[in-house]
Amino acid sequence: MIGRLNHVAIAVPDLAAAAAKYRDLLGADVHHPHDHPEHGVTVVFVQLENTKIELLTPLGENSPVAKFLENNPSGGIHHICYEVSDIASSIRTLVDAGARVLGDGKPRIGAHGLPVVFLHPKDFDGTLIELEEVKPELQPA
Ligand SMILES: CC[C@@H](C(=O)O)C(=O)SCCNC(=O)CCNC(=O)[C@H](O)C(C)(C)COP(=O)(O)OP(=O)(O)OC[C@H]1O[C@@H](n2cnc3c(N)ncnc32)[C@H](O)[C@@H]1OP(=O)(O)O
Ligand SMILES: [Co+2]
Repeated sequence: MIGRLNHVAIAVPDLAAAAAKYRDLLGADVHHPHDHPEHGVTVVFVQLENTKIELLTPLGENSPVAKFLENNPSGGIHHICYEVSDIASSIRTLVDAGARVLGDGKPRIGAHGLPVVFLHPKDFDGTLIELEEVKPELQPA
């Protein structure tokens, strides 16, 4: 079912400071911040050769990342995003197997303008998983 690793997300208490470390200390290609109020986060993507790092900080009230940072004040790995080619089929398989698809169980539009869902970390060995639908014809070679 799963394809490429799309991104590893890291929750951070200070987005500008985290972005500066990736840019100035690690020499990475760091994108501009983008607000995603529908997800309760502000995001900076760090482009690596083979994948991306998504630096996340809370935006607005009831952000899932705010709760994570309350429990992990220094920040830390928040989720891992895998690509799937047919998210509806992936959801059916997971729900039939008893896995919890978070929210209302339906895909929402994620940071790349593509459908995403999240799977409960307690069903995946303590790791919050995001699935993003990427059609094979859109994948870079
Ligand atoms: C920018 C858009 C998008 C993209 O396209 O890339 C994004 O990435 S948005 C990212 C933010 N969105 C989300 O995280 C949505 C999905 N998350 C949730 O629905 C919730 O955060 C959650 C995972 C259901 C947790 O919420 P809640 O149950 O209210 O939190 P608790 O603090 O009570 O945690 C319960 C339990 O789960 C453990 N936990 C919580 N978060 C994580 C995590 N990120 N990774 C691993 N484990 C996590 C937490 O420690 C608790 O465990 P126990 O203490 O053992 O009970
Ligand atoms: Co993400």
